[in-house]
Amino acid sequence: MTAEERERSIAAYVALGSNINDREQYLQDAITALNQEPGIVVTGLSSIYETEPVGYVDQSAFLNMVVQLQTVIPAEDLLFKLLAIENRLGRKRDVRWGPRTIDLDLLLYGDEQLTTPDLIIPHPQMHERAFVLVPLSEVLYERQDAAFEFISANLEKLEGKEGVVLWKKAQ
Ligand SMILES: Nc1ncnc2c1ncn2[C@@H]1O[C@H](COP(=O)(O)OP(=O)(O)OP(=O)(O)O)[C@@H](O)[C@H]1O
Ligand SMILES: Nc1nc2c(c(=O)[nH]1)N=C(CO)CN2
Repeated sequence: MTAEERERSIAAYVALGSNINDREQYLQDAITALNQEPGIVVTGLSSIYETEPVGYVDQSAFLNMVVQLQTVIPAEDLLFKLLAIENRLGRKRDVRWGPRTIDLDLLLYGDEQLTTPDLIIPHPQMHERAFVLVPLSEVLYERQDAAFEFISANLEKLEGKEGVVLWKKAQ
């Protein structure tokens, strides 16, 4: 991302969830894919949380986390990129709220409020989901200019490299 793009970029927050197979690997692959998209820089990561399934409970435990981005991509296009990454990582849509290799939800996009047929921001269920709010509050709390500069500079160096572990381990 150029300095000019960084200047006009918007902070967005994406929730990640996985409960099939190698859950950590899916989180890592999704973060790598996001960071490789032109117009997106990953600037913050929450810890990974293991969570009991909510809603449809007859399924395995999830790993959940939240990622902070700076992006110049408009919100609806960003959603389509998230859906494309889900598909690339093998996401199938059978059971509503059912098991998934990876789920990417757009939580916040700057301070925009938006309702279109495809996209509602802020994400309508985020307020009732501890598995979203706990990691989200963690990245929001950690957001400081110095850290932001540091993380984004380091992630830029990593851009394009695969298999780099980008997250902190769950305690
Ligand atoms: N903020 C948002 N983030 C992600 N998807 C959204 C958002 N607002 C609306 N949607 C729509 O929701 C649709 C269904 O998403 P998805 O298949 O991931 O649902 P789900 O994960 O089963 O349930 P949930 O939406 O409760 O997580 C998407 O195709 C998208 O158009
Ligand atoms: N713990 C947990 N439960 C869920 C999750 C999730 O990511 N974590 N996602 C769902 C569908 O969006 C339904 N239930």
